[in-house]
Amino acid sequence: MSLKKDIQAEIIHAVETVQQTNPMAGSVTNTVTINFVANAQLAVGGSAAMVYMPDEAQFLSQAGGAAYINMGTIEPVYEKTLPGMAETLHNSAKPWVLDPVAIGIGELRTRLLLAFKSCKPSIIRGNASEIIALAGLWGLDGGTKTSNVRGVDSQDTVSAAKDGAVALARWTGGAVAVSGKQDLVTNGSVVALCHGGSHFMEKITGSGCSLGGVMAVYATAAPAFIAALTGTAVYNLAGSRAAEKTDAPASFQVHFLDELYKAKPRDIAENPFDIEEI
Ligand SMILES: Nc1ncnc2c1ncn2[C@@H]1O[C@H](COP(=O)(O)OP(=O)(O)O)[C@@H](O)[C@H]1O
Ligand SMILES: Cc1ncsc1CCOP(=O)(O)O
Ligand SMILES: [Mg+2]
Repeated sequence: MSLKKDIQAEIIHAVETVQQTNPMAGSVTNTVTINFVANAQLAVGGSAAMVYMPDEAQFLSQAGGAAYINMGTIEPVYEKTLPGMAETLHNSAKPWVLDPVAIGIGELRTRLLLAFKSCKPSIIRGNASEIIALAGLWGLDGGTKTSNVRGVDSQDTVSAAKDGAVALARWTGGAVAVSGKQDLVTNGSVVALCHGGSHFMEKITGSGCSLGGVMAVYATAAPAFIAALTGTAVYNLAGSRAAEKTDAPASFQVHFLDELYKAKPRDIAENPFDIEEI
């Protein structure tokens, strides 16, 4: 079988396993989009739980099949919650997803993101500006500490983040997913370019955050690269289908959740992507 066919078979397996087993992936995530993250995790067949406190994060790290840390809005308590959570996940070889939202804003977020370097997130998911900035913060090739980060929305192209994404994946030994009009997913030796989605995904808040939460759900059932690809594929498929049903963002969000729920394993695996071995 070709590499692409192998990957598609693994995507189908990941989707079916999640739909059949309702796995839990706990999250510490931002207060802007927390509800959408949970709804997206439920729509693909997972179980969601969101916490803030250190002992709660430790509990979820052990109870879940994977976990999600999203840095969008941080609280002083996160200084205690997040390093311990990331260490527990790393030390117990539990898959975890990092979304470095708003990297570059404030001293605490920078310090926390630096501390995650040694905890090697299984999947790093971000838009192009965030991936370039994280590679820079961690001193890896392809990043720059002065990427074009302005807030939470990307100011860079996905192709500009390719070197940083590959360097991050080689550092962690996991996968990196860069979102945008096309999405780039890499494990450091294979780069997938994934197509689909809709411009409306830029007009609703939380499409990126919820994608990270969904990748954590798939990471309970598949290796990091497959989990990242599966999340990316179901988002591109559901986004394209939802956009056929509406011409405005609020109803797009509703249709999008419905299409996440309705997406079939084979259709997700067959959503278009190109593979490059590097
Ligand atoms: N212009 C676009 N066309 C199609 N899909 C898009 C577009 N912009 C973003 N997406 C999709 O929206 C989701 C979130 O990506 P993005 O908006 O880059 O993340 P973030 O919200 O973190 O900035 C991904 O599934 C991505 O494929
Ligand atoms: C607007 C905003 N501000 C802090 S976190 C956040 C949500 C970002 O969501 P996403 O990265 O999925 O667009
Ligand atoms: Mg984001």
